Amino acid sequence: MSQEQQDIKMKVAMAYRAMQKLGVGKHRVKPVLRRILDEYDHHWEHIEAESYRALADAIFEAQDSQEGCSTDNNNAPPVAQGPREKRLKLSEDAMPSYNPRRDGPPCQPPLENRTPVEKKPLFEQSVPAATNKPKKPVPTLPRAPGSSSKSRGAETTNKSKGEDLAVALPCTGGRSVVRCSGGTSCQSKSLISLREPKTEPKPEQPGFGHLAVVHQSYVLDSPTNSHPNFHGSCKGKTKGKEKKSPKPEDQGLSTNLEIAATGEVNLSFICQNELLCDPKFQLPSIEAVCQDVEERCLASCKLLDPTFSLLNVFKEMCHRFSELGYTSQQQRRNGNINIAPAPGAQHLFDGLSGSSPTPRPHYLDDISRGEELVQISIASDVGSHEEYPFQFHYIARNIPYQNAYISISLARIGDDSCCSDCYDDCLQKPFACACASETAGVFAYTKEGLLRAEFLDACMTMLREPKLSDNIYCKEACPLERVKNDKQPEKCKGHLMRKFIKECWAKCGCKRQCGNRIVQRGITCSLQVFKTGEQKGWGLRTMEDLPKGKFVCEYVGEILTNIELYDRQMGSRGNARHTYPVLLDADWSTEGVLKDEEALCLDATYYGNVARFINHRCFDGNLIGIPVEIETPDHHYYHLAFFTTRDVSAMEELTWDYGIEFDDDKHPIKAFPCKCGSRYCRDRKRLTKARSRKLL
Ligand SMILES: C[S@@+](CC[C@H](N)C(=O)[O-])C[C@H]1O[C@@H](n2cnc3c(N)ncnc32)[C@H](O)[C@@H]1O
Repeated sequence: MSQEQQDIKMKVAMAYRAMQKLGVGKHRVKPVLRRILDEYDHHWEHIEAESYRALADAIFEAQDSQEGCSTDNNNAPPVAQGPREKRLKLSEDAMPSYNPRRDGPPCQPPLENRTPVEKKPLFEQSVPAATNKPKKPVPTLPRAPGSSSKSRGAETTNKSKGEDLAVALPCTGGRSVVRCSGGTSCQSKSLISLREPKTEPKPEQPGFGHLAVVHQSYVLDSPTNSHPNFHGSCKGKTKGKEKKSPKPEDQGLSTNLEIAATGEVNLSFICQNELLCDPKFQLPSIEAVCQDVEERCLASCKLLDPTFSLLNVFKEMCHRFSELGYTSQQQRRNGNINIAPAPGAQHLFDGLSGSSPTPRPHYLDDISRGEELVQISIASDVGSHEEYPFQFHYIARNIPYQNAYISISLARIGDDSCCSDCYDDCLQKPFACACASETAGVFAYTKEGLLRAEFLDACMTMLREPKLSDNIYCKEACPLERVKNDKQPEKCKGHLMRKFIKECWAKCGCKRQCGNRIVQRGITCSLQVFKTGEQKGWGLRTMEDLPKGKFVCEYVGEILTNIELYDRQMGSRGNARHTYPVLLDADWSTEGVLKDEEALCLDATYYGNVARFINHRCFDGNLIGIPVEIETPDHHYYHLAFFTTRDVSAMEELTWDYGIEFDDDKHPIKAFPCKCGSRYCRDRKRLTKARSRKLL
């Protein structure tokens, strides 16, 4: 045997040994080694470089193509687990291999001519570096459909079968692939490194598998080219097919991302610019990006916008990706980030933004998720492509958002505001107790649990046919006007005086079943959310006949100061559908001069109960909202309870008059074109338009 032959034998043996350490048997190394020796024209130095990185890559790629890009580890050969885990290790401390056939011409000098400075960032993609970090709590916030359960699952468990995190970065003439694969070995906590177990395929609700960040500098002429995680182009620098950016303005320095998908589990990010080729750009690890996004969410999202979508999370991740790359230089690229689903991947985004159809959620039987005594269902006759109204968080009781001042204390409830001497049921007593004082010594409720007809009629008359004297005016600057112009507030336009119900409460001696505790006991009738089909969106209907004066539900939402509401309205995105907030102004003038933190309202847009689905009807709605005092005699905070204004039949839509002045253009809350159908509809603009259309 010649010296040369002996040398080669030794090299082959060392290659086998190196691969054996990675758990790859000789029989798998042999054919691949043969092939790449040919590819490298028997230049062993390329094969031996970086602890046989090129060989290992080629073996794993061959394995990948054998597996047909399957991420299902059940289908993988038994030996696959070892090498996959080891591959991660390899990626941490190996340099990228440069394969001229596979990678095409370099956009920078070939590996051997490059300085270590150029290469180093590529190997800072060490996924496991973050594996020991304590797990951060993930906000349980209203989410876009399809993202919620999956996101939560992935955030809280890293042991889900086959959870993968892959970062593939072809750049500077080489390609670095860092993968964290094989399920249990991966402890990465990525918002989007998600996958549903293959045992439960749900094509209409696709899960998310690999997260791959691929620099789109090359179209790789390798078998992996067929994999969505590995495609891209570098204009004029590759032999490969050039891939056009979606928009001309997004070319150049901007970061364009494209999310592609195949099969049911893969998502890829493809950076289309030269970011990664910039030596100033220090590639952040995907773990760092994920953690940064998570921290930002946690820091900013005391309350998460229900229009929150995974797509936006992706966008944010891309921003963070480019920004973290410049942390040392505090530099940042100009340009927009564009995320576009690749052809065939649109289905992955369905339901992730407000406009797309959403998958059917689990709680159709009860949107209150058990918060109410009764179940509140969503009509099952809704088509599968309909958007479900679940982008809010169901709460059964009002909760202050931030600055609202509500003082609830036993000391505040005076003897004249409770009936501590009562017992059992106040309505059964021959004489009304102190708790009837608000309603002129007669309880507002009947023994049958309905609103007393006289009281109800008086409330309705005040609302429907208000006299001038029913309006009360703030003595000093009206909180509403102060919000609009604090320096020179206009004169108070008046607030309709409202009759209050006062219920017994904690300081009273009666029992919880006392007849003067209706609203606080919550919803008792059978209600359903349904699609109105009258351009009003969703609505609420009763599933049972309701007598006049029956308590239906309370308007529950976040308690906001008017300033908070105003800020929220101003800051809200145009496409966000807002529920109509309720001003708690029933007693503003008698309350004296209200501080800003005492001028309150309820907003059920993000947090609310079933009342957020009740549509408006001018004048003759079958519900009326009546202020109810329960925990505090301070009338700047109270409950707004809905009672039927007449007998209502099962399946009838429930409506109430929001009190909107449709021609008040200055009102901070913009009115919608009313489709209430009432003959007393106040939306004159729309009616006039409709009439003129008819005349044409
Ligand atoms: C409290 S929400 C009611 C539930 C809402 N329809 C939904 O789909 O979520 C109020 C919003 O519903 C719509 N809406 C309510 N009453 C309406 C009416 N009479 N005509 C047109 N749109 C109405 C408006 O978009 C309004 O901002």
